[in-house]
Amino acid sequence: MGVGRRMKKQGPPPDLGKISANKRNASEFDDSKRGKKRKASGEIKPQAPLKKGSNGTSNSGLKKSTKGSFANGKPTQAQKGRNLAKEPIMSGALLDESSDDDAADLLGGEDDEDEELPLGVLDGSEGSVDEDAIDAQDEFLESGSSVYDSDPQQERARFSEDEDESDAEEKLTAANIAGLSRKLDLEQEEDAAEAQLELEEAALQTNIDGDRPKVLEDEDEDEGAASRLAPDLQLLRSRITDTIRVLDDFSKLAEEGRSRAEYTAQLLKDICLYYDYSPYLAEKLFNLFPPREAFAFFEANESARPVVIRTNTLRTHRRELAQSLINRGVTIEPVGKWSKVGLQVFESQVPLGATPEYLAGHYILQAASSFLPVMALAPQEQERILDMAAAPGGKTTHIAALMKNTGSIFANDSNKSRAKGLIGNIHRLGVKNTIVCNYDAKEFPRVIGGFDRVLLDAPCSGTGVIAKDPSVKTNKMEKDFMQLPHLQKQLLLCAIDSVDHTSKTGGYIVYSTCSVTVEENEQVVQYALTKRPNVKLVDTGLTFGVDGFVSYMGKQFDPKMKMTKRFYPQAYNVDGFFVSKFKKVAPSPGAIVKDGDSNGARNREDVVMVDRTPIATEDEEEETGAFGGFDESEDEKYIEKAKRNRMRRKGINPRAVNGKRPANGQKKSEDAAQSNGVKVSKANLSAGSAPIVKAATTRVK
Ligand SMILES: C[S@@+](CC[C@H](N)C(=O)[O-])C[C@H]1O[C@@H](n2cnc3c(N)ncnc32)[C@H](O)[C@@H]1O
Repeated sequence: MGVGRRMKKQGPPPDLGKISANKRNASEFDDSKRGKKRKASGEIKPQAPLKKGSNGTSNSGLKKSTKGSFANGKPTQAQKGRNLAKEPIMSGALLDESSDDDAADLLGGEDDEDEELPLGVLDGSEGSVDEDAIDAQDEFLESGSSVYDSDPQQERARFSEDEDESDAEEKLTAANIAGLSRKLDLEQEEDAAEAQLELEEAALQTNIDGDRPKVLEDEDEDEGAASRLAPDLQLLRSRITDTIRVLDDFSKLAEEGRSRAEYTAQLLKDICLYYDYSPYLAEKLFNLFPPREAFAFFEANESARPVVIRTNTLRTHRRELAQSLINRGVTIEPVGKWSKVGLQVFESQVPLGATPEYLAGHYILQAASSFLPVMALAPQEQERILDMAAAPGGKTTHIAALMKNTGSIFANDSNKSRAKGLIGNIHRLGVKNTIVCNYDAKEFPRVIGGFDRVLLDAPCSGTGVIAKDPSVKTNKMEKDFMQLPHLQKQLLLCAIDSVDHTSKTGGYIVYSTCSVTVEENEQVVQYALTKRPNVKLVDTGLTFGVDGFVSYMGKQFDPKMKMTKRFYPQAYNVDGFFVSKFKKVAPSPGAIVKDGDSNGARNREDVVMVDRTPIATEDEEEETGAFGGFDESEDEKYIEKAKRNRMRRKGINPRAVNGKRPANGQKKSEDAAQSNGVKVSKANLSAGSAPIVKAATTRVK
């Protein structure tokens, strides 16, 4: 069982005053002081607080990082799926850094023969629950922590912050937490002893002032010959750390006559080789941080984030859920003070994707960082919300829970098969206020507008979730960082235009991505600010995260860009994420002309979509299998019939028009809405009234 990132708490670092005495201090983690023993050990350890770098681009907020020693082997992909984080680390500790098989076990796969049931490194692909339980675990993570308060009193306090506790409940939780705490204490002691040993070793072979490591090749060295050999990964790693040390203290440690650029080029080359990144992406990501923090970022991408579940408060309370799972042999604790619904799973004797509680919709497996955009959105009861890119619905269902199933949510996704997963999650979690639709989100607000709040959790390159999907390292090309931002910009404008600026309770847009690149984040936000002067950036309300870039590599952004928030795996042990929040203060003039209506659609009868197709009774639904699938040919019949009925109601003879497409955009939207089974009644869109829709009456084609 290892001290890995899965054990490390997520979110803001703990108050230093509360960290127990055996926590390490910053100097203990300095790479430059690491001894040979660690290099040979094959261990991965929690990282240290990193120094803020000097390249002028740092906005890291990095408080702690992994110690980052790797084994003699190459990490992750190069080991054919064998993550270095999964190497055995310590005996007697709580968690084993597990293999992907272990992950599958957590989700309901075959039992692991290993007695020490490890946490899973779970595939984080966001997919359906009912059809494919694995996909439905939309985000799986791993972590570890040595910077971790094991005081049981505190653990109880965390549980009790938002929930009443009875004596019995307290005992249950305390028993779980006490066990966990003992293990963590033990682990911390071992860790501290080891760190001490390391310090002593480091002191022996310390870098004397003026000791300039030789990292750059001499000009006459045969570089070609070296590159033809398989890289010695241990040497590579030690050269990476040496180069970072030089870049940290360039005037003292650089070789005479060598430039910073030469060292940086060498470092990037080594990073590509060691971690298997394309040079293009490695450089893009490297440039986001000072060198030492960039290293921590690349390291953090080699181990999964912690497994986290979100309590579905439509069905249960966190305390009750925790107790049920504890009774099943799951070791869990609240994810951190920043969330009232998250539980971090440390160990499980049962597959988390197949427990009775899971099947009953008491929780969803969801990465901690995915809570953040919804927390920023802060949906209110009775509001109308649009979730523009919603599948598989982790955030939609969270929104529904915060709204206590009141008001209405339009959950849209352009990918039909992913939308199936969304429907599955909506059903399992007991969401009743949501309409699922299947449009290209660029169609909004023509489809429907006038929302109190819109969430755009945009399709992105996934550079924040490389730990989950290492293929990003090599498959994201320059063109992706042009095409994706282009789409994101279009979608964000549509999101803005879909909001009712006169909303009494809202008028907000949240734009988020699980990418850390500036192109997909600050640049998209800046574009929206320029094109839509009727919005302004507002505080996300999130209590942690690093401020967005106000300037980056010569580009200047709106000073309010610092209100946007970045989340990094190396800083908070969460997936890389970006969250921004806008308030719409005036209508979108251009959009009104262009789209017919983009604001306050609730008050404009002439633009609403009307579907008078009788809403099927539950029996009828059963007969027609209204929720059963996506049978195109079957749907076609109903769509055609509905079209004819609609025309007749308007006094048009359907045979006369005989399939001619209506000319105006509104009509087109109406048809589109209807063909996708979205049921929205006219009354639903009148001021203040909530649509009378049932999830069970909606259908995604
Ligand atoms: C980051 S995922 C959304 C995750 C989701 N918000 C959740 O929490 O479960 C992005 C989604 O955008 C969808 N998407 C991509 N392009 C789209 C478009 N033009 N319109 C609507 N959805 C789109 C993808 O199918 C994908 O499901």
